[in-house]
Amino acid sequence: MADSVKVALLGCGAVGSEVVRLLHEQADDLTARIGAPVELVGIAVRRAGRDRSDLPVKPDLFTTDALGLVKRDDVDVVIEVVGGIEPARTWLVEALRAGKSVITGNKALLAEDGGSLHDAAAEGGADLYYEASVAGAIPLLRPLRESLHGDRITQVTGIVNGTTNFILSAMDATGAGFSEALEEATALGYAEADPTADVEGFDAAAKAAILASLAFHTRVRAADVYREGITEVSAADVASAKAMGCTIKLLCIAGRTADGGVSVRVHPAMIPRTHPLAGVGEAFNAVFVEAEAAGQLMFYGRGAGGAPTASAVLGDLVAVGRNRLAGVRAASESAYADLAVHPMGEVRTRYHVSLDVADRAGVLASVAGVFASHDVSIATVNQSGRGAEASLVIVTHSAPDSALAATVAELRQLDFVRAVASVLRVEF
Ligand SMILES: NC(=O)C1=CN([C@@H]2O[C@H](COP(=O)(O)OP(=O)(O)OC[C@H]3O[C@@H](n4cnc5c(N)ncnc54)[C@H](O)[C@@H]3O)[C@@H](O)[C@H]2O)C=CC1
Ligand SMILES: N[C@@H](CC=O)C(=O)O
Ligand code: NA
Repeated sequence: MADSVKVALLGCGAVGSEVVRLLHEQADDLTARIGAPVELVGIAVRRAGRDRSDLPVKPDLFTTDALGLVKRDDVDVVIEVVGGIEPARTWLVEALRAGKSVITGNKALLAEDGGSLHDAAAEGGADLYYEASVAGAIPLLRPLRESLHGDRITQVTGIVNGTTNFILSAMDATGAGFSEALEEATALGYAEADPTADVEGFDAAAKAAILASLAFHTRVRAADVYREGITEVSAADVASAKAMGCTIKLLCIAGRTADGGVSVRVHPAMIPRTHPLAGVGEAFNAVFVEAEAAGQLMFYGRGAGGAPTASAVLGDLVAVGRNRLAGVRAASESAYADLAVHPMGEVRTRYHVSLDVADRAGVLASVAGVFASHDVSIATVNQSGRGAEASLVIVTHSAPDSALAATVAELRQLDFVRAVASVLRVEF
């Protein structure tokens, strides 16, 4: 039997504690699968002295000096499940340059500056694996970076944030309030340390950047991704979606454009209840990948939570451990295509626009005229009266996002438009 694979674990929260538990419970199988035992040589935590007696490890493994642990000569592999940009980037660049393989679930860092990590991995001849960073337990990045490398991916669409899916599902199913559902998602270990990252769409945008980078062989960063969260989605929007036979989901949509570029976006959208993504409830994730030869593939499973995410980390550990024993490393980053990422204004989609207007003659015609002046074609209009006021719900045909934005800006200026109650994109 070969020498053990020595692992440093950075972070022991929702995911890290499950990594520790699984390493202990599955020690024999991991040894057989890798061909050498895995030895946990240190665990970096933020606070010393906390009672961690429930974890199956000796207390002397814990340290508050993560950088010191990463630099130790006896460390082969670093697992980072702390999150955030710094100091995680410093630790991981240090490890990779020194030839230590890295496994991370840190999508924020990968989407902000994955280039530095890939460069450091190439410099140090080390592996960089991050299956946990997108869609938790679902094997998605390995299929994109290996299985589908012989094909041409055209589109990646899906639900990649468990917390917001949990909240939207609860709002749709039980009429639960936003804050109450967020509290529950946090208690279940789904939410980020700062749940703003989830509800404002930053987490999904980071994942969209990682997916697009792999799918299109192009470095796509979080800043390239159009992002809207779910904080503006109201109970009225959910009811309006229901009335149309739809539900609201936070979608990630990355696709090739007609001129050879790509567009990458994250925003809430109404989707028909008959679409497979509509049935994805709770903290589950689902991603469709469309490739020219393969056709449509669907990946579904637990996208958040300590144990599911730890499963992805351990899968990466087996791959990294095997590579080390064989003296090889995984293929390096593939970013040769370097495609242009287009702004949201150029993306075409359909819209659901809800207006509160004065209920008087000529209002409907004037509203329709504003849409027409921006070349946004109306598919349906529904009006319901409320005394002197009325609610107008307009669904458009496909139009560029910039045209819809200009339409809404003009509508807001009209004296008979009391409020633009909501603007939601409609997909599928
Ligand atoms: N919870 C989930 O469902 C998933 C989480 N992830 C990612 O995994 C990472 C960890 O997530 P969670 O475990 O949920 O977060 P968490 O907040 O439960 O755990 C992070 C731990 O890191 C510790 N920490 C903070 N600064 C530290 C430092 N300087 N040195 C050592 N430890 C430090 C914190 O005290 C905390 O215990 C994040 O990057 C997150 O985005 C990825 C997929 C799913
Ligand atoms: N906060 C994230 C955790 C997994 O990536 C989510 O809710 O999906
Ligand atoms: Na995954």
